[in-house]
Amino acid sequence: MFTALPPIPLPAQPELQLDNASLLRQGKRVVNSVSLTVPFGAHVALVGPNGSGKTTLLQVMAGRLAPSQGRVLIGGVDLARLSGNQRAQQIAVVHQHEQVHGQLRVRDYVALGRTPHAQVSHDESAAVVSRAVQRCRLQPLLDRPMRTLSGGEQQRAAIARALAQEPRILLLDEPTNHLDLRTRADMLDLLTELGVTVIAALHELSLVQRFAHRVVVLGEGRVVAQGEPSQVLTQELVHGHFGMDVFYLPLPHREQDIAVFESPQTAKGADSVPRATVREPVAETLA
Ligand SMILES: Nc1ncnc2c1ncn2[C@@H]1O[C@H](COP(=O)(O)OP(=O)(O)OP(=O)(O)O)[C@@H](O)[C@H]1O
Repeated sequence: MFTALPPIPLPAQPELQLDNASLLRQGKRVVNSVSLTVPFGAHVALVGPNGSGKTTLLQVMAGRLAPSQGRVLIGGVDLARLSGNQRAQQIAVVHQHEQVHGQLRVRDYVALGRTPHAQVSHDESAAVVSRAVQRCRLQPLLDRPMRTLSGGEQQRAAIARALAQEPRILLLDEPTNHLDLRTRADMLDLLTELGVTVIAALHELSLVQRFAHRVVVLGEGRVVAQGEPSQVLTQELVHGHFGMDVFYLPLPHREQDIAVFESPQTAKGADSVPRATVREPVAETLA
């Protein structure tokens, strides 16, 4: 008779670690010798040009793609040793293109996040789902089939489903896609208030500072630089890696200068803007 193995004990606040992880796809190293340690509760932005490996690296972190070399560890345990259910109790993923479960009503879609927690009482699970729904402001949409939602509404539903999963580590691929400006700001604030590890691939560099303690810059599957956003997103790095210029501007109500990104042509006239400053701290560049 088949007996399920007992879950492997993990710390309540697990660290996520990539130990020299690589992934080959059709002979190409799309994740290349990545080593990262993400302490519990950190907010990390993954940035890089199109095709630099953000989505693939998230999939490797989630255990959906096994590294061809190296390891992914959660709380010191190799992700490959965890059952699918135990992994899903630890890690939730919001994909860039979530599969739309057309006929499913929003309430049932969000409740799918409880699947790995079948042992929890119905009432407790219902309370978790209800909190996720409220946080993502989905109450008016609960009885709507998923296929009738706008792109931004679907994105909010996908994030609510991931919150209902109560993960220790939340991985998001372009979570602000389709969101209007206000919803985007609210969503980033929500993600930073969850009290769990959040790792998000972001295209919009201007959102990095708002969201992340730490930014990891990818280029051709490698970590090009990582560290505190204002230290890493220097003029030299942004220009060299993204072909853009960065200006740090003071805002009266913010302690930190905010980063504004311009294409080099647009930025030509910026010398005449008196408050604009170009900071050039040295990036913490990894080999
Ligand atoms: N299934 C696959 N088979 C072969 N190559 C793939 C596959 N999926 C992705 N790739 C390649 O891996 C590289 C990294 O792709 P990935 O989607 O991870 O990049 P990304 O940084 O997320 O890109 P984007 O910003 O465009 O979303 C790209 O060169 C891509 O063409």
